[in-house]
Amino acid sequence: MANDSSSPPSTRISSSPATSRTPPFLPTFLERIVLGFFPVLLVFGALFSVLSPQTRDAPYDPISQSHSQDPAVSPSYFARKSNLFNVIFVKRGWAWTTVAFAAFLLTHPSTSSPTRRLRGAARWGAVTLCWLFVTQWFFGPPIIDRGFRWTGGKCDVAEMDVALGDSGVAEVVTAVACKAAGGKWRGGHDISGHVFMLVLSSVFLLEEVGWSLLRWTNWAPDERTVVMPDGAVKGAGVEAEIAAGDNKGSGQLGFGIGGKFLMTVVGLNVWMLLMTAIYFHTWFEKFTGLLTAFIGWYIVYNVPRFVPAVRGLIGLPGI
Ligand SMILES: CCCCCCCCCCCCCCCC(=O)SCCNC(=O)CCNC(=O)[C@H](O)C(C)(C)COP(=O)(O)O
Ligand SMILES: Nc1ncnc2c1ncn2[C@@H]1O[C@H](COP(=O)(O)O)[C@@H](OP(=O)(O)O)[C@H]1O
Repeated sequence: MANDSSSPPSTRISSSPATSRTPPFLPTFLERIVLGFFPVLLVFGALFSVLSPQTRDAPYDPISQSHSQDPAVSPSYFARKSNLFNVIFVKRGWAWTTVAFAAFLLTHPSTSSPTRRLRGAARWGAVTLCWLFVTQWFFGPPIIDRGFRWTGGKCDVAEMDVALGDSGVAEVVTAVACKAAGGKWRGGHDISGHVFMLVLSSVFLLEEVGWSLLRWTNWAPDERTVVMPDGAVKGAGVEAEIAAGDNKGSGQLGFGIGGKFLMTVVGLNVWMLLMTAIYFHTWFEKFTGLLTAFIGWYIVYNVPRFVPAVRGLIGLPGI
C-alpha cells in the first residue's frame, strides 16, 4: 500500500498541497470540469435547435419526441431514430460500454493487479445496476417508466381498451409494452433514457481511465480525499497499492489500445448526446436524464470516499 499522503513530509512519495484537496463529499476540480461539460453540451444543443432555421422549421411531434421521420422532411440524418449510430451504437450502448471498459481494464498496465481488476469489475457492476434500474428493470418496470406513470402518463391503447371493457390492457406499465401493443405512451414526464445512458456511460469510462492514467503518469495531483474508518480525512493515495507515478518498467504511459477504444466509445457517446440535445425530447426531460446520471455517478464515485465500508467493496479508480 503506498503512503503518498499521510506519511511525514520527508517520506512522502507524492503529495499535493492541502489547499488543493477537495472535501470527500464533493467532486474534485477536474471532475467538476468533466461533469460541467455535459450541461454545457445540452444547452448548446438546445440553442442550436432553436437557432438553426433547418431544425426550427421542421415538423416536430411531441408524442414521439422527434421530428418527422420522413427523410424528405427530417432536418438531418441524425434526427431520424433509424440512423445507424442510434441503432447499432446507442440502442446497444451498455454492451459497448461494457466491452470498452473490459478492454481497458484487461490490457492497461495501470490496472494490472488482481485487486484493481476485481474492484474495477465491482464498480462496473454498481454502475450497471444503476443503468439496469433506471432503464430496464426496477423490481418491475424501470425507474423511467415508473416516473412517467407517477407523473400522470398513460398508454393510450390501455385507455381505449378500458373504455371497451378490456381492463387487462390497462395494466400496461412500460413504454416497451405500450409500443408493442400499438399504443402511444403519453401524458407524463419521460426522463430521456438516451441522455441518462450516454452521460452515465461517459462519466463512468472517464472516471476509470482518467484516475488510472492520472496516477499512473503522475500527470497532476490526485485531489481526492477519503474519510478513514477512524473519521480522519486523508488524501485518497493513502490507500493506493502503488504510489502515484510509480510506473517503472511498464514502458507504457499512454492510453494503450484498450484506452483508445474506450475513448472512441466516449467520443461516440458525446456525439450522440449532442444529436439527442438538438433533435429529441424537451429540455426538461433532457435535464432530468442528466440529473439521474449524475446521481448514479455520485453514488458510485463520490459516496465511497466518505463511506469506508462501500470503499472497501468497490474501491476508487486508480487506487
Ligand atoms: C457491487 C457489485 C454488484 C454486482 C451486480 C451485477 C449487476 C448485474 C448486471 C445485470 C446484467 C447486465 C448485463 C450487462 C451486459 C450488457 O451490456 S447487455 C445489454 C445490451 N443492451 C444494451 O446495451 C441496451 C442499451 N439501451 C438502452 O438502455 C435503451 O435503449 C436506452 C438507450 C436507455 C433508450 O431507451 P429507449 O426506450 O430504447 O428509447
Ligand atoms: N441521438 C438520437 N438518435 C436517434 N434517435 C434518438 C436519439 N436520441 C433519442 N432518440 C429517440 O427518441 C426517443 C426517445 O429517446 P429516449 O427516451 O431514450 O431519450 C427514442 O425513440 P424510440 O423509443 O422510438 O426508439 C429514441 O430512439
